[in-house]
Amino acid sequence: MSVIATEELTKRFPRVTALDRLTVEVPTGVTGLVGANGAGKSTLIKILLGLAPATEGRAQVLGMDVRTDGPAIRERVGYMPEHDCLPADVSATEFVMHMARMSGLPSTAARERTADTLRHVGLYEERYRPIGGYSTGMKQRVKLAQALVHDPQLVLLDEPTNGLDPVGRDEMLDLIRRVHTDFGISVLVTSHLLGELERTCDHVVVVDGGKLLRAQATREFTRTTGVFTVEVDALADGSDGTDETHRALAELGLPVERDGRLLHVTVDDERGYDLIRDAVDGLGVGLVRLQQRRHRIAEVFTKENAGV
Ligand SMILES: Nc1ncnc2c1ncn2[C@@H]1O[C@H](COP(=O)(O)OP(=O)(O)OP(=O)(O)O)[C@@H](O)[C@H]1O
Repeated sequence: MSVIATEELTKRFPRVTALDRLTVEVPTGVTGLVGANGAGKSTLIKILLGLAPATEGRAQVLGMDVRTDGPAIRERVGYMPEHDCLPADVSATEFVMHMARMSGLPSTAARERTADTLRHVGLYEERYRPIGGYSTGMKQRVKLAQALVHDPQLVLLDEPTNGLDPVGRDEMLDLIRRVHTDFGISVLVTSHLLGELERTCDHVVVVDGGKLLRAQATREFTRTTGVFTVEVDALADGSDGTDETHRALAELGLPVERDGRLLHVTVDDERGYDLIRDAVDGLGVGLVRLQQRRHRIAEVFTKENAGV
């Protein structure tokens, strides 16, 4: 089932087209929306929340039309904005509780949900201190907490790792993953960093200049290739063994490319390991490495973008 669906969605500002006939479906789970600065990510989020009108096209969130169902969408969707938007002089507890009340929770439920949510995002004693004294990582956690406090079905997170150091970034990505695994909430998370998405997201949507470049399951991006990397030990007589292995594999009719001591062998996925192991074993050389190569997302995009 898709949580978001857009059709020919277009947003034109006087001097720039921020979204250009974008047609995309976002399924349940964790989806990364990736694109360079200015690609149109924040504009898309604002349209999905019913906060800004599209110039043309249609969009649905949880089956509701963004043009007519803005309030109902915002009841069921949480939003974490990109920029710093927190009041400095109140505590995380006061702020998140206020947001819970704003979304219609009665005061006891709001208090309980606030405590649970702040604990979930990893804010403990410090939640009673004014937000103005928080680190960037703590502020990002408060922003995430206010997006989750009303128990939405879907959260839209705009650049949640912005400004975080590598450790903070990893912690935030783990937290985002757990929003889905622990609570079943679907997530659309924007980023301009491809590498972040590989382990966090089930799906990836790539936009560039307001246009859809690609939308796919992450495992499709990182699917295994039919290329195996082989490295062997030197032979007993001192020769390096790589030449012999190269020859033996080529005699089996396999395309082999040599790269120093490494051999890259292209072979059908299922037979690859057995064929190569048997060939090496027949030569009496020791196998140091036999590895199937995987695509990395960045590698796929680099190749694609080179052709754009
Ligand atoms: N209110 C506005 N008026 C005019 N142009 C705008 C407005 N909002 C966004 N734009 C332009 O639309 C384009 C897309 O902006 P958007 O903020 O959606 O990109 P983004 O992918 O979210 O990038 P970033 O990560 O930098 O926020 C940019 O060229 C931006 O300058």
